[in-house]
Amino acid sequence: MTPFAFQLLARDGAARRGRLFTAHGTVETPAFMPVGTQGTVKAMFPEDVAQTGAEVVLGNVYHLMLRPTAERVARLGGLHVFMRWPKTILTDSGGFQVMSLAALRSLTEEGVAFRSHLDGSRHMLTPERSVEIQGLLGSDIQMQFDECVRLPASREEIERGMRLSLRWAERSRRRFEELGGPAKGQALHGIVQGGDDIRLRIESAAELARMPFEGYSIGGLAVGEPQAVMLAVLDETLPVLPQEKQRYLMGVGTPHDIVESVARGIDMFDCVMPTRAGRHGLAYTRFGKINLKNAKHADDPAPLDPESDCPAARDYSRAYLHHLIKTGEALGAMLLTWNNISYYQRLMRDIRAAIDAGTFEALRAEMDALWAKAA
Ligand SMILES: CNc1nc2c(CC[C@H]3O[C@@H](OC)[C@H](OC)[C@@H]3O)c3nc(N)[nH]c(=O)c3cc2[nH]1
Repeated sequence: MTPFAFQLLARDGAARRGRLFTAHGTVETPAFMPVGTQGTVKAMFPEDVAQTGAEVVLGNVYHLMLRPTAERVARLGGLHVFMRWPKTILTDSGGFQVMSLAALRSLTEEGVAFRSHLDGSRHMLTPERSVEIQGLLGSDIQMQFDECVRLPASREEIERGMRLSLRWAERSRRRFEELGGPAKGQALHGIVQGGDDIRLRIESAAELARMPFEGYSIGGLAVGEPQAVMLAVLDETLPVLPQEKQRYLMGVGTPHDIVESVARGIDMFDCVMPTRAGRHGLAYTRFGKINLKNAKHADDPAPLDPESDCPAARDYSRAYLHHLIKTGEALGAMLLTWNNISYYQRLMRDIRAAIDAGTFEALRAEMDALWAKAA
């Protein structure tokens, strides 16, 4: 089995160009990872997701443990086989969903006991169980079980959650190694917490940096805080993490968030924005965001972007897309999701090329002009 590895290939300021090596192929970074929470990137065929240039998709412990259960996915050959995605899969540990979706939760040192939001059945997630589930799914890049404290929160609450997550990091790591994750070429990330408290953020990152994680995620952000707060946390946290390991900013973000975070040293992103917005008629393009619900598109024969290499952007008129969205036709969600994922992958390709060419600051200025106000 090829071991997991991350290679730092080039830098342009604090922006990094890298490459991940996993058991299911390589991943060029900075990378955007489409969200496939329940074993599907909603409204897209896996072949089309791959055609956009995406090399990693996300799965989620919370959803998949409830339906169809991790044991059933394992019996059917694991998540790669189940969803017909041959490339890399990153799974989230459930630490976020269990606090936002589950009913009747009780959080203790052991873990989180909760009732399913679907049928009220009782479940328990612990660091050990979350890592076992990610192993059953066959995930290439796994997340520790953590607690994401919602902002705004008191310093006591933020500190409690951050220290609990550090203890859960150790237990997640121990279980990952007992299950032979490293020998299977799998990676486990420690997740930095600490809310918007810089001292706690630095302490969390420093403690995790002492543990043998293959990579690190920045959690507890993109939970409603202003972009300036998120970026300030990155400014203080990223220098504390090992340079030679990949950094994943969870749940981020808009094109502007992504460029500003790459500028500070983030390598990987995930966000429901392009897929969710697509289902609601919003198209991301090189010209900005276009709302296809707007009647002004009703007679427009032009496609979203005639120069795009994505059929959804190049071959269908805005009039037709407007019609599909207005009538609630499934094809509307499919085409706009395909367009949006393609746009995000095109943005990541441009970012990687700019870092390679040493022209990242010029791209950053261009994206700032286009996206800063359209947050
Ligand atoms: C959006 N902002 C945001 N997302 C976040 C997620 C992923 C949500 C997970 O939910 C699904 O998307 C809705 C995805 O699951 C495939 C994602 O991994 C987080 N996950 C963990 N474990 N810890 C965090 O501190 C955390 C913070 C977040 N902030």
